[in-house]
Amino acid sequence: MSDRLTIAVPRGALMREALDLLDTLGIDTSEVRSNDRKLLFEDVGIITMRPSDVPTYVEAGAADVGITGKDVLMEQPEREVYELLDLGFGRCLMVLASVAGDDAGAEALRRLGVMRVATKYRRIASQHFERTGRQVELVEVKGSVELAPLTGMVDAIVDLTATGTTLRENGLVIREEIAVTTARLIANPVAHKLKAAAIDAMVEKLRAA
Ligand SMILES: Nc1ncnc2c1ncn2[C@@H]1O[C@H](COP(=O)(O)OP(=O)(O)OP(=O)(O)O)[C@@H](O)[C@H]1O
Ligand SMILES: O=P(O)(O)OC[C@H]1O[C@H](OP(=O)(O)OP(=O)(O)O)[C@H](O)[C@@H]1O
Repeated sequence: MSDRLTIAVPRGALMREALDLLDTLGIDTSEVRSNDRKLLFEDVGIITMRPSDVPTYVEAGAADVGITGKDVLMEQPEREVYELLDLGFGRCLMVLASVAGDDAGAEALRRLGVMRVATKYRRIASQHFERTGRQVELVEVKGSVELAPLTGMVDAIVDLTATGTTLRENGLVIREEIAVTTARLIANPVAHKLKAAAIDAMVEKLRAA
């Protein structure tokens, strides 16, 4: 079996830094950088996709290794992939946030009683409320989660924040910090055995980088 690795690279917020890291391994990422629409780059062993699809391709063995956010891995705990390395970039906080100045609402978040919370991260949110012994009714939205409490649809949101700009621009404040998330290197368990030398070498080089 060839020891050449196929690497799943996330498009979007994590892409540039993921490609910068692959450059340090001597992989030529220039074609990937210059092409927004093409998804498979066979010559350099790179496939690109949404970050939430990376564990799916890696679990299936369509990619040997992949890069995605810790938030994605927390949200998909059933995926059979190995988490090999914290890559350090793409640092975000997963938070519970609600409307600034709403002190009665903030107090309600701490008390018993069912709270309505909008999120893209159903697993992470329900675990957080379970761990802290509170009841929650989750409203699943696909994006721009910050809108939901502004319309009165929910009491709070569980979402990622990086610079804090989106929360601030929408008059929301952090009430609780749930987790710190960064980009991770993951591997297919079978590839991890059959291509051990190549994957170990990659991990060593990335650690050094
Ligand atoms: N400022 C940021 N906001 C949100 N996510 C970020 C940020 N910086 C890094 N990330 C990471 O990037 C990932 C999301 O990237 P992006 O927002 O580009 O994708 P997306 O369109 O939400 O994709 P998907 O639909 O797969 O979740 C998150 O999982 C997180 O790990
Ligand atoms: O703290 P900031 O630097 O402002 O970043 C946080 C924002 O970025 C993410 O949204 P994204 O751009 O991925 O869009 P989405 O809301 O559609 O998920 C996240 O969901 C926040 O909305």
